Amino acid sequence: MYKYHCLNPISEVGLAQLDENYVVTGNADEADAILVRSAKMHDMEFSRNLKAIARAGAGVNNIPLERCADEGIVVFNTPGANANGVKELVIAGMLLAARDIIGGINWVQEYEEDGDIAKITEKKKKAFAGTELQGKKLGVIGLGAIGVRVANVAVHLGMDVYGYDPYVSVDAAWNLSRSIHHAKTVDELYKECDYITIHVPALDDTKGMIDKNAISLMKDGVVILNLARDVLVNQEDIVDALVSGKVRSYVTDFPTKEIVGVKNAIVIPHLGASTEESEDNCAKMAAAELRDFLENGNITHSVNYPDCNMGVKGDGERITILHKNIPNMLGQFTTLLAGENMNIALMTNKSKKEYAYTMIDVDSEVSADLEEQLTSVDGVLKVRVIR
Ligand SMILES: NC(=O)c1ccc[n+]([C@@H]2O[C@H](COP(=O)([O-])OP(=O)(O)OC[C@H]3O[C@@H](n4cnc5c(N)ncnc54)[C@H](O)[C@@H]3O)[C@@H](O)[C@H]2O)c1
Ligand SMILES: O=C(O)[C@H](O)COP(=O)(O)O
Repeated sequence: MYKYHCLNPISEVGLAQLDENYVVTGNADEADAILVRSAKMHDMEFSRNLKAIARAGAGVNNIPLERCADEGIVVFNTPGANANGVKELVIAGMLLAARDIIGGINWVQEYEEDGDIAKITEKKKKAFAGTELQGKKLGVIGLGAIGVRVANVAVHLGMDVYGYDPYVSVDAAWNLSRSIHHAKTVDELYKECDYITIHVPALDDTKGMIDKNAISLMKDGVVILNLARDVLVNQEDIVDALVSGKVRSYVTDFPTKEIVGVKNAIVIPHLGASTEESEDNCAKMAAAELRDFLENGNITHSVNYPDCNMGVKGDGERITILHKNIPNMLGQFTTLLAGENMNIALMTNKSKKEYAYTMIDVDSEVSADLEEQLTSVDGVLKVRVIR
């Protein structure tokens, strides 16, 4: 029986995949796994029993990834599972910036004077007129799950699309419409585009990437969209640019104390992934990742350990070892197993940066003593025997 704890509400459709072998607990300290959306986990202490964290979503900047890796906790996310939801909100954001739809609707809503509203509308509407997206240049920074979808749909809206991503994956490149211009530098994209949308993770080298220097390279009256993370855009600099009119509109999914209430800031309360479909997709993928890890030891879509798969566990026992990626680990493991006269039926080892993972199927029972000896090897972070 495995116990899981939810730090945020997680779609029931996903949780339903955790069958009778799983039970929810309100106490994170006794959980084998945690499911989370955007709850901040940096200040949390983790119990030795915790084996995995599944982020039902894309961004993992709310989770202390390295500390988890050091404590032998595998962190998963759900790549692409909410990308369509975000794509659709980006298109909505561009339309809201292109025309004063919000101002117009508010005017109608707040209209209190007596008189013929239909007639007055026809006089008043020019105050809310705007422009069209067709024919405008859109720059997409980050061509991952969301960026590719946004770029492709913008082509269908008749926009001239520029994409920038120095680390673009082969899959993403295959999925990208051939009519998208490849911006070789981000500065080229800044100079060309009428609309700029960011779809990169919050990392040390992306935080604050849209600052006064970047904005100074952009066209006057540019529209910037940020449905990725608040920290990617320097908040003081974007407020200054909105006040001066250099930036015509800033559409963001992240309210901050600096941006709320600023004229021409369209601030959405983090709704990108808040659709039934995205919530279900993320929860289903997260639950499937957790089950495969807890029951078979397989790792898929981890952000702090290598992906590694040895298929469904058979009748025998499976030893899984999370460890540092340093020399002679496998030699030490196999020597310990040989010392117990154990036969290895199947073995695999994968590494990712400083961390590695070894899975070993054995033909006989793993003793508590062997488990203890494996745990004591210098560089081993967690040993688990799946029986
Ligand atoms: N508003 C929301 O509700 C919502 C929902 C999902 C994701 N997000 C945010 O959007 C981000 C992107 O999501 P995704 O699913 O597309 O992720 P993804 O991992 O599929 O794509 C990210 C892309 O950014 C690229 N990249 C990294 N550093 C870059 C840089 N310096 N310059 C240009 N490109 C760079 C990567 O190569 C990758 O292709 C997430 O990390 C998350 O922060 C927000
Ligand atoms: O990174 C993500 O997936 C999004 O920001 C969605 O976050 P949420 O699951 O809290 O809506």
